[in-house]
Amino acid sequence: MGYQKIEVPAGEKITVGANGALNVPNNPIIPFIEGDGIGVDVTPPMKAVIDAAVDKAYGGERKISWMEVYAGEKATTVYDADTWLPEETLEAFKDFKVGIKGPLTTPVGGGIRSLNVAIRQELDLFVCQRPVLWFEGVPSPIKHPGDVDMVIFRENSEDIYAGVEWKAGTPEADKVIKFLREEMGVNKIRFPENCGIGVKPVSEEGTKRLVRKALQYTVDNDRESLTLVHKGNIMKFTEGAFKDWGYELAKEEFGAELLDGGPWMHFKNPKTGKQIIVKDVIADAMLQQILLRPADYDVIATLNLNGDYLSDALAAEVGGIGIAPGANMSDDVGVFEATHGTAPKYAGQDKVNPGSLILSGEMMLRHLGWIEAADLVLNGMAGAISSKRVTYDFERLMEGATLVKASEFGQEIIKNMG
Ligand SMILES: NC(=O)C1=CN([C@@H]2O[C@H](COP(=O)(O)OP(=O)(O)OC[C@H]3O[C@@H](n4cnc5c(N)ncnc54)[C@H](OP(=O)(O)O)[C@@H]3O)[C@@H](O)[C@H]2O)C=CC1
Ligand SMILES: O=C(O)CCC(=O)C(=O)O
Ligand SMILES: [Mg+2]
Repeated sequence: MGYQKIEVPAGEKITVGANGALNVPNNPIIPFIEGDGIGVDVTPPMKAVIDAAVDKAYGGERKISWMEVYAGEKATTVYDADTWLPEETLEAFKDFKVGIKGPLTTPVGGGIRSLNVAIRQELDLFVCQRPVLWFEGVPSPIKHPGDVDMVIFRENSEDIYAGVEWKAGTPEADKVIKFLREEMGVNKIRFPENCGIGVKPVSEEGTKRLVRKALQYTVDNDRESLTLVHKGNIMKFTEGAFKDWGYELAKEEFGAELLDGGPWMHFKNPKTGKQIIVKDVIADAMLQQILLRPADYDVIATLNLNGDYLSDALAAEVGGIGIAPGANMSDDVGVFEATHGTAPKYAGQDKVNPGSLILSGEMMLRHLGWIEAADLVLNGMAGAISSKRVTYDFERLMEGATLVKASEFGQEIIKNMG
């Protein structure tokens, strides 16, 4: 296949048909990145649980062929010291269509830009889908965690994550500031000398393709509402435009009409006949709403930064980022990944919760159409939690719980698949 370091195992490629549907062979090759930090702790249990679920569901007829691809610190040892994200890793995800990754480190301030963001941008994985659902028995800081059942659709390619920014004191930053002051009439940069500057791109096309996916999900999954979360009162032409384009798309493509004179809208789900509400909430208010009135929110479509904040905040309501899964998707490629990062202080201790990556694997199985195996993973997770044999993050908050290692929690899930 012409890869330099990637070894392609026996198995077959997943392909995408003309209608956009996946053709999944019984023995698909799935690329995975182990990940930095706690990647070594969470990736092996994820593979073990997914393999066990597939085996149990299909009695050996189906099996994933895992293919390791490299990024982050491991890539610098497999390739060379300067290679953090090899081109062939991106090629493999493009070629094999469905993959999964552990977390990758991003230094704050100087150094390399986020490899996680780079993978999303290079592959144009414009949807970051993060479901947030409570499992019975999981410790939560809120009174009714069972009311939390939301799915975040985070725009994954634009906003400040596009990385259009310049460092204070550089000729580039000075040039942009000079342009803004002298040619654009901007007189509100408080300290123009030695000032870092960033630009936040938000486009109609980028917004609409995200909101389209979120609304289609709302329809397909019989959900009640879609909430556009934005900070449009302050950033009118980026966040405000996101809201306006979101409503516009609901009207143009889903036939939504104003509800009680607007701005909220509604339309009938063509599949169920039930009403779907399309509404909007300003981002800071939303962070309060998800704590006080989580039952009012269902599917959420939001910009990149808001989605990043909301993901971790919502995860905290249902047990933390140790069990918060996610998927990065384009129209044909999906790269599944945990919401959490590399948690360096726990790296290599077999201690952290592998649940986030395991549930990302569950999303991946569902994406493949391997529903029976995905359901077994959910059963296993629910059973492991109710047996109260859990990793440190749950154990420290659960009464009467027994502390287990990351690898042991994976085994508990397998035992409890039913
Ligand atoms: N997609 C990705 O790959 C992401 C990468 N990152 C990167 O990861 C690095 C570290 O970031 P940081 O801000 O510390 O965020 P992390 O998500 O890595 O960790 C923050 C805290 O979350 C808890 N936590 C994280 N993962 C788990 C888990 N699996 N089980 C239980 N608890 C968990 C721990 O809390 P406690 O201390 O309370 O035990 C941990 O200290 C940075 O370089 C960052 O850029 C960050 C987010 C996403
Ligand atoms: O890439 C990173 O370092 C952070 C990304 C992140 O926090 C996220 O995607 O939720
Ligand atoms: Mg984050």
